[in-house]
Amino acid sequence: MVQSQQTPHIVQQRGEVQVRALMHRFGAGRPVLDNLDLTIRAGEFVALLGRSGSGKSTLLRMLAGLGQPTRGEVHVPSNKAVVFQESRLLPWMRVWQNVALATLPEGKADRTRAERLLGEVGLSHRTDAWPLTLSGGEAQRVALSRALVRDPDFIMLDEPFGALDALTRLQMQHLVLRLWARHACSILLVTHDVDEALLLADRVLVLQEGHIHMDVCIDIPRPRHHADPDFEALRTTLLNALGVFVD
Ligand SMILES: Nc1ncnc2c1ncn2[C@@H]1O[C@H](COP(=O)(O)OP(=O)(O)OP(=O)(O)O)[C@@H](O)[C@H]1O
Repeated sequence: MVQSQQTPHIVQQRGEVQVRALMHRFGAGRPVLDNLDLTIRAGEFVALLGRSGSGKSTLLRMLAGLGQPTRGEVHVPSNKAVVFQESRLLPWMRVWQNVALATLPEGKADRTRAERLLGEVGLSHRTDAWPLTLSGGEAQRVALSRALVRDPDFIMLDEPFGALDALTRLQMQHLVLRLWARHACSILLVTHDVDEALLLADRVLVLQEGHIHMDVCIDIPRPRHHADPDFEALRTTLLNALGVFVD
């Protein structure tokens, strides 16, 4: 989908994300994003790190079509979905209805499909529940089902596990990897957690001063382990890039 002006020279593959010379400023202030280039290949899992206020959510909003860049080109698959830190479920609808609601643009709400997706995230027993009766982890699993229900080519995850306890977070990270392998979509994960980025992603980006300051390919085979020396070395590199100096 083209969200900006003329873009004659970019040929976009299905599932691919391309950002060229993106600039965005709020009001008259300094640009939050400045001359930012980014490509996410089809099926790639990319994690985006950056200090607080570096513009991660702003970039994600531009990719999600929730904001218009001041300047530049943003090309994202039209079939895309976002999962935020909070599940944003509609409390007056049952769990399956929240998921099925996302199928509506294609016609009637598809209960069978919603229930299949809920099964994939281990919530077959909660399909009739009300959102307010769910735990935080369950609510995020519903949000993941809802994101997947239209079989998106590209999913954006904005700190999706930030509000969860450490154990649930770990379970959710494994779940996301399983879903990614099964659905073969591109993923952009915004996170503050260097280890999470290293556990999950094919590539880790560091956003700084408005552009991609570091772009690291993580070629450690999965499943990955924190104690792996390559993992530790990359953690140090990324923490240093984020201004957290480690010996
Ligand atoms: N609607 C807005 N109006 C004005 N300034 C904004 C707006 N949204 C974000 N900003 C500013 O843009 C900068 C980047 O914000 P953004 O939320 O994208 O950062 P972030 O990297 O996601 O931060 P965090 O990790 O703390 O969530 C911040 O200085 C923020 O104050």
